[in-house]
Amino acid sequence: MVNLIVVKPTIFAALTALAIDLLHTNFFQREPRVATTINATYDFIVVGGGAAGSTLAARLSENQDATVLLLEAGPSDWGNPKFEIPALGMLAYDTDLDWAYTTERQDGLFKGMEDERSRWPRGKVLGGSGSINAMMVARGSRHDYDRWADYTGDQTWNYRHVLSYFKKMEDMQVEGLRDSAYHGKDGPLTINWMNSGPLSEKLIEAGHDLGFSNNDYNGKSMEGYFHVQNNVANQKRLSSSKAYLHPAMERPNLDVAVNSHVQKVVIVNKRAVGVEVIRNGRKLTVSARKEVILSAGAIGSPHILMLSGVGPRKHLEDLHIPVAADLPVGENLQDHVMVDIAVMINESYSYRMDDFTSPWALMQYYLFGSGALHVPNALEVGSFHKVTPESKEKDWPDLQLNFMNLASNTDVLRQARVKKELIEEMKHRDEYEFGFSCLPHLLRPESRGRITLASRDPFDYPLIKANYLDSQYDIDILFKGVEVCKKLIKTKTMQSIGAKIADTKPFSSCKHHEFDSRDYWECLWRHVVLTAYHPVGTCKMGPEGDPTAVVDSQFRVQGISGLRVADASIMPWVISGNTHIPTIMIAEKAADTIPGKQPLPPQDFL
Ligand SMILES: Cc1cc2nc3c(=O)[nH]c(=O)nc-3n(C[C@H](O)[C@H](O)[C@H](O)COP(=O)(O)OP(=O)(O)OC[C@H]3O[C@@H](n4cnc5c(N)ncnc54)[C@H](O)[C@@H]3O)c2cc1C
Repeated sequence: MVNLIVVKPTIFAALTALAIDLLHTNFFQREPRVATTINATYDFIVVGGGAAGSTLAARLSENQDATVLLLEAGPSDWGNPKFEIPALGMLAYDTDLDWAYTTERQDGLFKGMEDERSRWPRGKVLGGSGSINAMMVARGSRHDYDRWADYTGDQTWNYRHVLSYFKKMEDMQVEGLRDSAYHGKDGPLTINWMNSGPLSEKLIEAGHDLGFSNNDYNGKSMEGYFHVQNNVANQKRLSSSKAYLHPAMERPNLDVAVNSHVQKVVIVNKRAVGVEVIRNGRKLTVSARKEVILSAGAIGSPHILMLSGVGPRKHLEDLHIPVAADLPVGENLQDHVMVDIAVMINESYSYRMDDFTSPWALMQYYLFGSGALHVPNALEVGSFHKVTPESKEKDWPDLQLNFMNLASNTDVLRQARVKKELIEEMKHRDEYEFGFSCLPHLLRPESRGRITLASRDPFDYPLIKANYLDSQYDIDILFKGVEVCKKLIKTKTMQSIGAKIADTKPFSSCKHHEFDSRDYWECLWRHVVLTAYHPVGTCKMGPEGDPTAVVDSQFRVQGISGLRVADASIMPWVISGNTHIPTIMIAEKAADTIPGKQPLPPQDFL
């Protein structure tokens, strides 16, 4: 989600130090054990301790007879307030806890962004991107999973089946949903919602004005305006590392090795036999008796595969990498994009920057569990919409709106890395103290990007070609999003607080288009379009033998034995919602598939 809150580093440093001193509730808990040495051989080696890897390693090690090694490039997530206080996850961006990728420059894209690139933060720490994300819980639509199942020919991926895994992971705490047939209450991952501020209530009310209800968007139907469900427990951030891995780290059959950068999988005669890892500046080879599973994420997993000789033949040969399997690794890159429509209001309903940075903010968080700091990325309310005839017919939303409860002023634009020249033209936004961003998200993009190697050096970042807005359909949906935002602003409720779009004049680079026309908006988005941080699809799952697929429906890399991928990279199509919980579902499913267990039975009530 949004990373737009301006951070005043010195104030935050003071606040976070105070947080540790004052009320650090981990004080009484024992630090989970990380491995100081690692063995030569394990049954399973899981690469990447992010959303999927933390879940998978914890689940696989429930079998005491199996030895498991989890290798994570970043450090432990223990004892750092950035991974505790909901709004502080974003303080990890651009630090050594973030891979801090940037996309390649592309004609007709990012022209209004600094360096004409999009910044892609990815967590480099236990919990992975789940340790720094906005913690919004959204499964997507049942049709997303039914589509995966039909495409792979494996019906254990349909929604009735995967719902069993969603329920297995959940400790649902939202009032009224604990006993819902769509939710679980005995799993490790707590789901709750935050005490939301006054603007949120106004947004929900405006949704009512338009005829939408405030429903459980993770239940029967997604459509409507809703309070966001979050991964939070006791007002603190909750990643899969904290929920699954920490409680498992004392197990003698599980070693969690941090600061361990895997550079390649060792493949001998088309079988994965281990991995090469750089740890404390030394290169080690660790062997896998049974399997190596890559859970390094939608950028990390294809990167490691290609370095290991699994990828498009020509590309690997160009870099003199011996080819073990010729597969379309790195293709099929999909991401949700969002665009920012700044709305100003007269009343003091939204947060202000001070609400995040003042000492009172911290007191409010600790004493009352409220205020801006208890909300991840100022995101309290969202909505799902069906804006095309096909999506209406199927009840399959194709547009998401998120509302950032903060005026999108020039501070926020600077943080979003908009170019100085463009910010200069948006100074009028600073005249308003209060406001919010209406952020249309494109849920099922047609555009496809690509990840390729920059070189054979494992420490050289791969090249990311985002290729956003490459399809008219994508632009059409975003434009519908503008119309939905405008309708919302015109409601009685929004008018009662003086809501209006902040930008009333064209920006100079787009002034050759009629202001507010479709062409005008497209021109603007070709300058500034934002990632919603959901890259997926680069090790696509598909039916066996499908030339566009990298893994089969059992996570197996085609043509290589003993090697699987289980993380967001296997999604054939990005789901119509946020990607964290679906990735944890993927890992839960993999944890049954890998040892050959029967998948959970389907939910019959659907
Ligand atoms: C800023 C931000 C906000 C987001 N907001 C939301 C949200 O509100 N809701 C939502 O549902 N989703 C959100 N997401 C997306 C969600 O967090 C991801 O989809 C999810 O974490 C993907 O899980 P993963 O396991 O595939 O990858 P990750 O969680 O990124 O984990 C990959 C792990 O592998 C490690 N790794 C990579 N390469 C190597 C290597 N060579 N050796 C060893 N380890 C390696 C990484 O350090 C990392 O720990 C957000 C993401 C970001 C970045």
